[in-house]
Amino acid sequence: KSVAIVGCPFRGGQAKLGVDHGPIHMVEAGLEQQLRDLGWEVRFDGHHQFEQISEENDPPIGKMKNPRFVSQVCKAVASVVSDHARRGQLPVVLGGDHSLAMGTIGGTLEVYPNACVIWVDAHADINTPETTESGNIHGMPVSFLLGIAGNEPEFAWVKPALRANRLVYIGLRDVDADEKRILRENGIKAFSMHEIDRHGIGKVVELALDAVNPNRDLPIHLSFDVDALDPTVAPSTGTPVRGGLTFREGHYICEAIHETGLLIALDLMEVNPGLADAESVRKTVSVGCSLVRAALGEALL
Ligand SMILES: N[C@](CCCC[B-](O)(O)O)(CCN1CCC(O)CC1)C(=O)O
Ligand SMILES: [Mn+2]
Ligand SMILES: [Mn+2]
Ligand SMILES: [Mn+2]
Repeated sequence: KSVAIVGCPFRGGQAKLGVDHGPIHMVEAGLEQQLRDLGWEVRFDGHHQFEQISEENDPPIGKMKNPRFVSQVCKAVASVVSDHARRGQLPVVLGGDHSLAMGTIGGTLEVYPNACVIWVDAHADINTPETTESGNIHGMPVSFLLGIAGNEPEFAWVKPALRANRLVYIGLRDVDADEKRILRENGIKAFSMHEIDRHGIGKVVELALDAVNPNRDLPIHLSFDVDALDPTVAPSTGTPVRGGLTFREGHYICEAIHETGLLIALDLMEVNPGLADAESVRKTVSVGCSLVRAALGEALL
């Protein structure tokens, strides 16, 4: 039972400074030892600096901002993640913005082609280069993974390896009009905050697993954007949206996924320590570490 912590100090998928410092704050909060205390063997090869990838001369492609930077970093992340997965290690990717999921999920699907993805987020991150309003690629990774992003030569390396019936969302509450259309057109299962209020988080997680993992026999990649949590719970993040998950609801999702025994990869994304006062940053980082521990087996009793 070994975990590989993959620190990805990357902010190219969006415009706010600081999200590239997320990984260092999580590691400095003691995540490595916390996971060892849970009985995991933990590998941490240091934060990936992507030093060989330049940010220079990277003009927009269409509306996409920093396209070459994002593409090359995600490609590097995909190979790091697939290498760890191939060795039977569980990659715990610390972001960094959510565009990195093109790399993390791309990497796990290479090793576990039948994996399902549970995407916990206030946002669907399924804009295409055409439908995006912001041009921020952290709002687009899912369209690339599904192969519905159109033909973008720079991203030709992203295999359309994710099937729509292997993806499910929990926590949605800020979905763009075009994204709503894309979700409907592709029949993608999504449990918004409305469903969570109606059914309760326990039932929603069951329904989500029923949708993508009916026999509970498929590997699970959990991609957790901390902005799924209510901003009072995780304030230090780039795109906060009111009316989010309580700490308990976020933590329960992670506990329940651990209980399946099927988790093969975890992303903890969009912690931005540069956006709030020290106490709010500490709180956000601490919540992030707690979610990782829960997904890796920390039990309350
Ligand atoms: N859908 C958004 C947000 C993406 C968030 C990415 B994350 O990884 O954090 O989940 C939002 C675009 N939206 C456009 C209209 C505006 O009024 C509000 C923002 C976009 O930029 O595409
Ligand atoms: Mn910092
Ligand atoms: Mn996201
Ligand atoms: Mn989000």
